[in-house]
Amino acid sequence: MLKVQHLNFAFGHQVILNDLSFTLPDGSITGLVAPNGTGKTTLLRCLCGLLPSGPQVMTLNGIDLYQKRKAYLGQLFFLENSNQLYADLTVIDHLKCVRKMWHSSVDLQTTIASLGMNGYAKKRIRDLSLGMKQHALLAMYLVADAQLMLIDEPLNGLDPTSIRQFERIFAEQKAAGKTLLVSSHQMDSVARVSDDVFFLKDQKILAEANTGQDMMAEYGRIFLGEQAHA
Ligand SMILES: Nc1ncnc2c1ncn2[C@@H]1O[C@H](COP(=O)(O)OP(=O)(O)OP(=O)(O)O)[C@@H](O)[C@H]1O
Repeated sequence: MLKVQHLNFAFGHQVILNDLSFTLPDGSITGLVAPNGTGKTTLLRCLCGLLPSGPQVMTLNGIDLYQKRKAYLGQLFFLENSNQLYADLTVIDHLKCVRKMWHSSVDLQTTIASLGMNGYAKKRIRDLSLGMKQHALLAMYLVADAQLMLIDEPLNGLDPTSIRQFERIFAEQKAAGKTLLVSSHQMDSVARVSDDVFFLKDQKILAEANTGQDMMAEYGRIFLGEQAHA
């Protein structure tokens, strides 16, 4: 379980996150939704210590980020986007590296097959399309096998078949007890996979349980000031 208490973050005078407190239980998927430039990526960076938050703000399974940084970070995986992959290395090079660093026993070939990546697992990243790189990135999450998966806009550039494939994999990870925080602009997909949705607005989180409501209408109501239809 990730527990966050009184998280604040600002870039200089620009406050991005104001006194956020929340928990993410094991075996759950939380959607993270907000317009461009609101602070979704900033929040994800804070949760893994890439941006400073201060002591006694975040614990992962009872381990404090600031007191036991290595033990905290060993329980999560976050790679912001496919631009951070090494262009000259192959997909399988990346997977081998993650498997070693996260002390994982996940089988690489099974992961590659589950994502339909057999045809390009030995290709260099520079020779892949955006969607293929997104698959490689998700494969790294699966190989890391970490408790907490912080995933930033994983559906960008994906075709509808791949979106369904990713959603199925998210559901499998949840069923295996993993904790997923997934930012996305695809409200239909957020509605399909999330248990709860965090709408980030005015530096705060508005948390909503997903009870089958129209998430696009919720987005319109929260961010665009649209009235709900009867
Ligand atoms: N390194 C930085 N220095 C200063 N300001 C930054 C920095 N990184 C981001 N910001 C600002 O923080 C705000 C939030 O950015 P962030 O990338 O977290 O938004 P986001 O919600 O992930 O957006 P998007 O949906 O476009 O990816 C923006 O106003 C951005 O300009």
